[in-house]
Amino acid sequence: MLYDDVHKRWVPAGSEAPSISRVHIYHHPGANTFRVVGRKLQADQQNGRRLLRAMVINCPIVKGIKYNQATPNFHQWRDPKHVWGLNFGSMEDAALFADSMMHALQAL
Ligand SMILES: CC(=O)N[C@@H](Cc1ccccc1Cl)C(=O)N1CCC[C@]12C=C[C@@H]1CC[C@@H](C(=O)N3CC[C@@H]4C=C[C@H]5CC[C@H](C(=O)O)N5C(=O)[C@H]43)N1C2=O
Repeated sequence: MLYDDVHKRWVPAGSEAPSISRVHIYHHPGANTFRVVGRKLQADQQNGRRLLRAMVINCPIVKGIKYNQATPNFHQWRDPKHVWGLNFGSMEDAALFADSMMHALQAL
């Protein structure tokens, strides 16, 4: 989710329709960079043929950001332009993701 600062509310990232997405943290070993990448689980029909699993988040993990675990299954962080929020399907998923995020932040 992205925080809409104008209307003071969270909106689904990547599209107007809320969707279940799978979110990964990718590490680029060469550059030692990390990114949060999420794609919708449900493929969208595009002109009846190709199936797209739209990207809902593609955000570099910047050294020194504060990863805020606002609740056991809602975590959030700021980048220069956005405030990102992840509403996890389970507390276990949230803990796993947080673990990877903290690992990435320590490795930067
Ligand atoms: C100082 C600051 O930026 N603080 C941030 C949190 C934060 C702290 C530290 C590092 C990074 C971050 Cl993003 C902050 O408080 N923010 C960022 C924009 C929105 C918010 C500012 C005010 C509101 C108050 C309530 C809280 C919030 O939005 N929450 C708390 C957890 C809750 C969980 C789920 C989401 C989903 C829908 C529901 C809602 O918006 O109705 N909601 C919320 O209400 C979320 N808020 C925030 O998270």
